[in-house]
Amino acid sequence: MIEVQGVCHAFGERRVLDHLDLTLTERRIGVIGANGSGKSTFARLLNGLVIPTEGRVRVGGLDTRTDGARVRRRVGFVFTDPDAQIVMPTVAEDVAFSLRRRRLAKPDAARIVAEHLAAFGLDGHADHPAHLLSGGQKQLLALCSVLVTAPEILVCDEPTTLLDLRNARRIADLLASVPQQVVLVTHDLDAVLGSDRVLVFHEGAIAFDGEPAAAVDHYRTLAG
Ligand SMILES: Nc1ncnc2c1ncn2[C@@H]1O[C@H](COP(=O)(O)OP(=O)(O)OP(=O)(O)O)[C@@H](O)[C@H]1O
Repeated sequence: MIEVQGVCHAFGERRVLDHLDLTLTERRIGVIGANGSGKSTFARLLNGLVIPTEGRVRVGGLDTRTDGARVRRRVGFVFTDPDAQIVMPTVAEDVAFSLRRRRLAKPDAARIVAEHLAAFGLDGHADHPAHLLSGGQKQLLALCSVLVTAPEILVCDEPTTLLDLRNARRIADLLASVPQQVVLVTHDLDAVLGSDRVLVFHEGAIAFDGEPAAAVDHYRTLAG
């Protein structure tokens, strides 16, 4: 469960989130809204990458302000830009690096890495230099490297921006099927239609919170 209580956030003088009060228990949560409306800042609050200037965020009872490291172990975060999170030279090494905390025997780690690469269609690229992957393949790798850690919650900030139709569908299907609670920030309105709940951000506040189809209609009305 994610609890956002009395949250405001400002960068310097500029207030970008305004009095958010939310309890998120649903499995699939979509977040939509105009550029600059505060979606990414909101997403970053959920794993303590951003600490609110007012109010608090708790994940499974842990406060992001005081328990950031534990929160980040529970909340996997997928950035829009995969280069921000790919850290190892080859594709398989990058996925294996995410598993290091589990101190698995080498064959077990190799098996889990191979299974995950196959699920993401990256099995043919295991030994390729990660920086030579296409933008879309990098995005798949970034998501794969987060999911292999089996977080309890997955926060994805526009994870399909660089993907072609086939890979965007692959990711959408995957996000729909994973057992984790998923918070998906996206400009792809079709991608939120299967959500249990959709938040529409407008100028740092929640303009609508509810059913996906009604949320998309609301956003379209706001956009004019
Ligand atoms: N680190 C930062 N320092 C200063 N201002 C920031 C910072 N990060 C975001 N902002 C500002 O906060 C506001 C909200 O940005 P945010 O990235 O949360 O919006 P968004 O809804 O995710 O936008 P987009 O759809 O374009 O990704 C913007 O005006 C942005 O310029």
